[in-house]
Amino acid sequence: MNAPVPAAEAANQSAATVFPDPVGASKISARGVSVFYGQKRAIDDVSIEIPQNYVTAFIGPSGCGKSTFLRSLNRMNDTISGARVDGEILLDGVDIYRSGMDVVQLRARVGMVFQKPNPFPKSIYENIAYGPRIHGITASKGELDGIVEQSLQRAGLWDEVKDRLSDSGTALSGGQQQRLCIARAIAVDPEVILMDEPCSALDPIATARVEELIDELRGRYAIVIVTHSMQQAARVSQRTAFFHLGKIVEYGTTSDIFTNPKEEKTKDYITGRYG
Ligand SMILES: Nc1ncnc2c1ncn2[C@@H]1O[C@H](COP(=O)(O)OP(=O)(O)OP(=O)(O)O)[C@@H](O)[C@H]1O
Repeated sequence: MNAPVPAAEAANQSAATVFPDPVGASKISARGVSVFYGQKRAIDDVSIEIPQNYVTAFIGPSGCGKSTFLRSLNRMNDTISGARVDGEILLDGVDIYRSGMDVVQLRARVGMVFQKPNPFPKSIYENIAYGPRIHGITASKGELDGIVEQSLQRAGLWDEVKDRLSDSGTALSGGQQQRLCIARAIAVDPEVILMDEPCSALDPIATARVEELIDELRGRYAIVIVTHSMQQAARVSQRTAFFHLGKIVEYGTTSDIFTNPKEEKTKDYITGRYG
C-alpha cells in the first residue's frame, strides 16, 4: 500500500499535481519527474502512481512525451545521448536512479516491448533462452527448456511454434514476432512490462491476439502501454493517463477518463477535437 504523504512533503509538492492510483497499491511511483533532451524539457514535473496487476495506458497527442516517460521507467533513456531525468522513480519503493543501481537487472525486472517487433536474428528457442542464460536464471538445459516452453505458452505462441523452435525468429509473421518479443520479456521473470505502441505494426487480427494476451498477462505483472488508439486504451487498460505538452493532465480509471473526463483538454482529445 502507499505510505501516506507526510505533510512537509505534500507542501513541497503543492505546485505539482500528484496522481494517486484509485486502488492505492503502487508498483511504480514517479515523483516530480522531468526528462530533458539537452536543453529541451520533454516531461515536466510528472508524479503518478502505477499499480500492480492493472494495465495502465498512456494516451495523448503526438510529441506530448508518452514514450519519453515510458522509457524513463526502466532507464531506457540512459541509452539516448543528451537525455537526463530529474526526480524520483520508485520501483517497490526503491529509486531506480539511485547510484549503484544495476541497470541490466532493472531492465529484466521492468521489461520492454517496442513498436516494431525486434526478435534477434537467431532461432525462436535462442530468442527466449538468451535472457535467462545471461541473467544466470537457469543452471541446466532441462530448466532452460522449461522456461522457453512456459514463456511461449504464456505469450500464447507455443502451439504455433513448438515444432519449429530452431527456425529463425525473424521468419515468423509480424504478430507472431511481437508475441515472441513478449515471450522474451517474460522469460527473465519481470515484474513490470512496458509496451510502446506494441500493435502499431500489426494487422487487426494480430492486434486482437496481442490485446487478449495483454489482458491475460496483467494477472501476473504491472503493464504500462503507450497507444495512439483510444479504442485500444479503452479495450485493454483499467487506468488511463492523458498526457499533454509533457504533463499529465488527467489520470484515473479508464472508464472515468473515457466516459466522465474532468478536464476540458481530456474531453477535447477523447472526442477527437485535436490530436
Ligand atoms: N531522442 C530524442 N532527442 C531529442 N528529442 C527527442 C528525442 N525523443 C523524443 N524527443 C522529443 O521529446 C518530445 C516528446 O517525444 P515522445 O516521443 O516522448 O512523444 P510521444 O508522445 O511518445 O510522441 P508520439 O506519440 O508521436 O510517439 C518531442 O518533442 C520529441 O521531439
